[in-house]
Amino acid sequence: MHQDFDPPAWLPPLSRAVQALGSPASLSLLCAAVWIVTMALAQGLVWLLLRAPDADDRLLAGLCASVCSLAIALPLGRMLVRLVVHVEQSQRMLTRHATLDSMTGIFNRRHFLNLVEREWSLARRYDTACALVLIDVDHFRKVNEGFGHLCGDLLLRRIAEASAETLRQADVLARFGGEEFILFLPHTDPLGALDVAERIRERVEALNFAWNGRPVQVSVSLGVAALHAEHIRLDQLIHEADEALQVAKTSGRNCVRACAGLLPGKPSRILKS
Ligand SMILES: Nc1nc2c(ncn2[C@@H]2O[C@H](COP(=O)(O)OP(=O)(O)OP(=O)(O)O)[C@@H](O)[C@H]2O)c(=O)[nH]1
Repeated sequence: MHQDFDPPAWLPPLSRAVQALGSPASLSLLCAAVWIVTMALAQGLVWLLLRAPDADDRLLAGLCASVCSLAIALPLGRMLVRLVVHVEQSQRMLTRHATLDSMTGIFNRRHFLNLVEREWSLARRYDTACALVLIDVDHFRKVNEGFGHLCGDLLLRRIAEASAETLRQADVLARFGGEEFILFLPHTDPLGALDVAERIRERVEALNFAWNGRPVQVSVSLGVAALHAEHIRLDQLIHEADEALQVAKTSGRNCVRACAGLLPGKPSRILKS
């Protein structure tokens, strides 16, 4: 099961500071500053030691200062570049953890809700169609018990891939928890959403999934709901999709069901029985 992850509060400001320091302009400035300070120190030392240095002494001091400044500035610059690379990698990794489900590689529940809350408010404000699909693997417990959890995990990945393949760029697919996936379809009317759900069902059914050479029976049940005038919160839409999903489960599984009232005149559309 994935876990949501919060990056530590200090990382973003540190990352910004290191990135600013690590830019080519800042690095050049830093090296120039180190060079000037080392040069001044070396010249000062020569004046102090020799009282009245001649031109050769000053030239020698300048050379020493240049060598010293290079010896300091180069490792410093290299260290800084390494720090920048390290912080950038950590930042990328944390972003991955915060937004993706580690097992399937699709969005996690929290990121889904963050993304979709915005889409949902826009759809409500501008009165555009949008729909939501809940996808639940059938008899998944039996897969785990019969073939083991590694098989179950791989199957979840395959189902996520198969579902994602059918989608448009703007659609948002996520692992909602356990063996359940959630799909938000912006600018999609109820009929369109039912078609997408049916395509996913067909793809999963045709997966031909096998474990150690043994075929594993795979199917999903899907519940579909769409935005309507009475919706105030996103969880109402999710609740309606969940009700439709329960109908799909009790109708024998491996089927798509629409929530009541999705298609006027049809309490529940059955795509496959
Ligand atoms: N391998 C694996 N199994 C998981 C994961 N998350 C949840 N499960 C299992 O999924 C199973 C869900 O079982 P149930 O809720 O009974 O559902 P089901 O067996 O699919 O039955 P129906 O949904 O009614 O068709 C449980 O055995 C969980 O342990 C996971 O990340 N990996």
